[in-house]
Amino acid sequence: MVEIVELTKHYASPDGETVRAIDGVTMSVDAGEIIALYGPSGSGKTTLLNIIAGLMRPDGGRVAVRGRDVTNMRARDADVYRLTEVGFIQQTPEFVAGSAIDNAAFKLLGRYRLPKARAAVVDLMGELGLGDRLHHRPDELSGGERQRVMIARALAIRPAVVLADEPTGNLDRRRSGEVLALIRRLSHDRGVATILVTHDPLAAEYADRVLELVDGRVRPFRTTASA
Ligand SMILES: Nc1ncnc2c1ncn2[C@@H]1O[C@H](COP(=O)(O)OP(=O)(O)OP(=O)(O)O)[C@@H](O)[C@H]1O
Repeated sequence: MVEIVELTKHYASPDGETVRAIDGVTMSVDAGEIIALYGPSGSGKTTLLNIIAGLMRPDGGRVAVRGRDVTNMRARDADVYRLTEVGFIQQTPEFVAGSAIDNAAFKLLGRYRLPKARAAVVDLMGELGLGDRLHHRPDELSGGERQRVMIARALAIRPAVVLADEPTGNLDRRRSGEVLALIRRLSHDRGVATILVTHDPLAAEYADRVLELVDGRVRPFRTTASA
């Protein structure tokens, strides 16, 4: 589903040095697979997600999603790609004015009018345990519920890929486990390739594979406990 081949992205730092943020990353994520990607601060995780999202062009290599290279698109095609193929789950949800269901349906407004977009997310919100929260405003929801609204928004478009950036960063351990379990189940059920960038040790328990980004390269994650 997602094929990343020999990807590189270098930055020029203010002191004239070259920062090899991404330095030859090759990896793939299958449909229905969930990958946890660890890496210290500054290891290039955000850069990698931005390139997969078509928000930034790499210096070399390619990323194919459903067989199509997404690193070289025109701006308009990149916008459509993000609207139709990429689900985003961030640490801090970003809401638009309206209720939980309006927010879950938001990306579907590119395809449907509001009533149809709302109708299309009702079952999904039920699966996410939000069936009795459809008409609450986001500020009337708990942190875990807010994050589940963002999961609904990400998955409602039936994306090829979900990019989750610290989705449990603001949640306690129990809520984190609930959110990770939901991302896992829905990604599997819907055949979505999910990349979960995180510092949360709990994420490894819910991932099919655990990788780490070190010095701009991806390798299997080795815990200190097993070293
Ligand atoms: N626009 C830029 N210009 C120069 N250097 C940059 C730029 N953006 C990022 N970098 C550098 O590239 C490296 C990777 O940054 P990136 O934001 O991808 O890391 P990260 O793993 O997401 O970090 P964090 O976990 O702290 O968010 C860092 O050394 C950063 O300082």
